[in-house]
Amino acid sequence: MTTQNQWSELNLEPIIQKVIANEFKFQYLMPVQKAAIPHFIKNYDVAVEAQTGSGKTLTFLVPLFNQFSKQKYSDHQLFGLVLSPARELAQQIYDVAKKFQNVNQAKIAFAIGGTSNEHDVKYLNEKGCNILIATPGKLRQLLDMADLQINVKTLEFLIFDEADRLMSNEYSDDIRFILSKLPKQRRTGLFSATLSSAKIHDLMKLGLRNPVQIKVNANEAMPAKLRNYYHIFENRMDKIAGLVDLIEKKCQNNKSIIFFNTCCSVVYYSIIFKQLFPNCNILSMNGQMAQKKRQKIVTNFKSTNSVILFTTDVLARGLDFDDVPLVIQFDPPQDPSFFIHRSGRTARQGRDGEAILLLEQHERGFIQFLGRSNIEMNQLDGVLLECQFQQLREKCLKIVTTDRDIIEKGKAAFISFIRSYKEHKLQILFQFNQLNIGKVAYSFFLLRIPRIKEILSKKIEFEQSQIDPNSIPFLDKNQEKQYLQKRENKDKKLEEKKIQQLPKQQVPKKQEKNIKNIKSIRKKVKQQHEQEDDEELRAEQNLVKKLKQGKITLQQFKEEMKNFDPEDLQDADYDKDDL
Ligand SMILES: Nc1ncnc2c1ncn2[C@@H]1O[C@H](COP(=O)(O)OP(=O)(O)OP(=O)(O)O)[C@@H](O)[C@H]1O
Repeated sequence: MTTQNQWSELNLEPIIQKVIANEFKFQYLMPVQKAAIPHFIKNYDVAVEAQTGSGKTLTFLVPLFNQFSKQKYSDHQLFGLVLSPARELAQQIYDVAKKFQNVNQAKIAFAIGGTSNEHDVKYLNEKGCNILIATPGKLRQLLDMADLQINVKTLEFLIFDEADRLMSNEYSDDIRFILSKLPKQRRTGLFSATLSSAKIHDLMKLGLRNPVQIKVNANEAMPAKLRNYYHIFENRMDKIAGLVDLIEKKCQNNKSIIFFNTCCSVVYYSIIFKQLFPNCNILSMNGQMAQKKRQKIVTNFKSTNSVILFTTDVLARGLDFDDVPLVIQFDPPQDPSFFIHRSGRTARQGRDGEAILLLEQHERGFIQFLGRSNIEMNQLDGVLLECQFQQLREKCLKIVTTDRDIIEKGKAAFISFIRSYKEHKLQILFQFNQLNIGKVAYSFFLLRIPRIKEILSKKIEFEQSQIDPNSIPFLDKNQEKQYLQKRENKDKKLEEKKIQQLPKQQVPKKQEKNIKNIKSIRKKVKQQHEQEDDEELRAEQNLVKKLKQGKITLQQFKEEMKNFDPEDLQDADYDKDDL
């Protein structure tokens, strides 16, 4: 919603007014633009909090280019730097910034993960760069490259978009490194829809000096036309059945985004739901996909009218989807500030929008929690249980048992769900011991519950399926071959190890006769397989934790991950909001 104030009322350079009128065709200012631009063009540092979709991108780009238009910079002198936590957001900001490229023939570039540093440095050196939009991990790597010929000491404008996210532990090493390379004398701006959680001394850590703090619509956390609903289910089995019902009722012939907390859930449930709804256009996107594929999916989603996107928090912040009427949060967010950002992918630019949060009975305290942050939640009308779970399970077991790959993906999704739940940032409201593990396993349509440490001591009500998962091959022949090979190698190694550990007199002569002994070895080997799988998954999860806590860099994380399953990682990329 714009104000009655026109862009022409701001004291901007004529060239900037021209870009606003010709490239954007905007006449009126949005409230945040009216409130913040006059301060930012006057040399003040600013910390700006304004709702999702309220026009913050131009609020920082206009003062940046306004100042740039007054100075003469050579191609290899950096003037402005915009940091964004997510790659797709960086690219989107770049697309907006490019509209200002005629301002003093600005050299504008973006740098995000997923491309080689050598390629990026070569590109920047050849083309030059005055304005750079970058993700912190990538920028840190580039600044560390000896042959980068961009002078960053000339920087005057530094913007942190989604600043509260960039201030979190996960980015602290990268940000500290980047700040150490930049001049202290500069203008700095922080922008987010959820900045109030950041403490003043954190702002100072980012190098702001007495920033002007601007909060637009302080009493309304959400855009005016965004209606927030919730529905509470008895357990997670009902919840997955409820999602089927919601998709049937609200997502067909519509454009919607469904958020999950882990990329394994996105991968797995999108396979299941694509088969449950063969006539729906279901896309899935997560941060472990190769960058080109991610970009393709976002473009595809933007340009399609009737489509459902399964995703994680990697797409929760900043992306400007202008026509998404519905957002569903299937998993409540791991970090409560993401609730606002996820919901904010709908109801942008004054449009109507609906955001639905799905909870289990024991999680209902989250509604009061949101209420305390001025977020009005209404109960969703109609009981979402028309799709009965047992019927759904039968259908889904048929899907799952067509391919061992789906079974493995379901297992991984269950394990990552359990582990992410255990690390919920609001553990007081999302209590792990309240989770009914058996019902969680049913909601992932598992045949067996994997033995993982987190649930070993728990009493679990779950009836194993009669179908042995080991009897189901991978549909993909190469995958099956690789799997059998890997298993065989592991078996061989383990048996050798076990036999070596036996008392000498039992090997090798008695080995053939001592069938009982061999059987017990096999049993132990089998147990060891399970234990090894568990240990591998645990070690992976520990790495994720270390990365999230900023104890290791993304590069170190990738290197370490290669020890687990190198062939799975050839095309993989990681994003901190999506692990
Ligand atoms: N003055 C204006 N008049 C009309 N539309 C505008 C104006 N300024 C920005 N917009 C449009 O509003 C939409 C939302 O803007 P933007 O993406 O900058 O929001 P945001 O505040 O950064 O949201 P988020 O917090 O979700 O990142 C964009 O499509 C943008 O083109």
